[in-house]
Amino acid sequence: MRIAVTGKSGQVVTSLIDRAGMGIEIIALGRPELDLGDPGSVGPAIVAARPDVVVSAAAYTAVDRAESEEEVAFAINGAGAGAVSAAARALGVPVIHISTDYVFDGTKPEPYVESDPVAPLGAYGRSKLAGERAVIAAAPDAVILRTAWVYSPFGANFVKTMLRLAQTRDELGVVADQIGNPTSALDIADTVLAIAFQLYSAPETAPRGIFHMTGTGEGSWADLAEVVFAASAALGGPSAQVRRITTADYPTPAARPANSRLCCDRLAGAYGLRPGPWREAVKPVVARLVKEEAGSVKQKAGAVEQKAGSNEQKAGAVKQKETVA
Ligand SMILES: NC(=O)C1=CN([C@@H]2O[C@H](COP(=O)(O)OP(=O)(O)OC[C@H]3O[C@@H](n4cnc5c(N)ncnc54)[C@H](O)[C@@H]3O)[C@@H](O)[C@H]2O)C=CC1
Repeated sequence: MRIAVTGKSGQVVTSLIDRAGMGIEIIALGRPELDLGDPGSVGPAIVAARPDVVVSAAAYTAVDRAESEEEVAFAINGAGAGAVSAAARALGVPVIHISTDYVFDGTKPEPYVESDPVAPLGAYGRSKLAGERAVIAAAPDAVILRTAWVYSPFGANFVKTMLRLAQTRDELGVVADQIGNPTSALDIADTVLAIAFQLYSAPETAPRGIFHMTGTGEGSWADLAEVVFAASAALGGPSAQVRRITTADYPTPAARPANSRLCCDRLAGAYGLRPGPWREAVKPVVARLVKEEAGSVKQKAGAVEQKAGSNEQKAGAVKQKETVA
């Protein structure tokens, strides 16, 4: 099975490459040959990839910057996503599109279900909602997966930021009044691969439409930070004390939903897929990041030693020169 995925370096695309097993080829398409901001580039790049399934994972994901670049966000997340689905439809292959909890305003007291009314709070959410609509308009049989609070060993994400900050700080203020479902991009990749296989092998019966897909269990950003630091400390990695703060203490250009929780029962019922508890899923990601950091510190130390060695060599050469002179 050949899966063309948009984006070359994002968390989800890298996780797909990481998780794809035997018999699955991931063709990662991104700039310059596929630029979502230039819809004319999308079709030819997807056709050239000769996919069996298309995964639309690339997006403009800078939530705060989108407030001042709404047009760019809309071009990429709205029209760009629509162009990806149109290309898949023209080829007659299924498309799986990734969307977000930020299509909701967070005022519902319970987890959101797929049919709840959407009301994004910010430009990023509005652009992703435009994307959902463009995807369905171009390919009514698309699968849309709304996910949330994505972290992974790759790219930029909250878990990596926490570990980086803990290298130099003993205490960190982290927002405790937004609740959501932290989701490993590795779990997203496993889910996408399982759905792609069903769409490919049983297109007549594979369920379509919008599905929520997150890690199981809920927590705040502060809870996530604490779980990260506990996992890291157990491995001798960086950790810090978490000071619980409120959204009001940490103003950002874009408003975020206070309740980001998504109910994932529809996906479990339709595809039999439900990722494990997020508190467990965090651990292997932290382990990978701590190991990588230790490796890169060692490498740096090795490089310094080598440099010192080469300085000594130089000194030796100078000495030799002096002696000869
Ligand atoms: N990161 C998160 O917390 C969440 C992400 N999502 C959605 O999940 C999907 C995957 O997100 P991540 O992997 O975390 O994103 P990411 O920010 O790690 O990667 C985004 C990818 O899109 C590519 N991209 C951006 N603009 C492009 C353009 N004009 N043309 C082609 N490629 C372009 C980037 O090069 C990168 O490869 C996105 O659709 C995002 O909206 C949904 C909920 C939460």
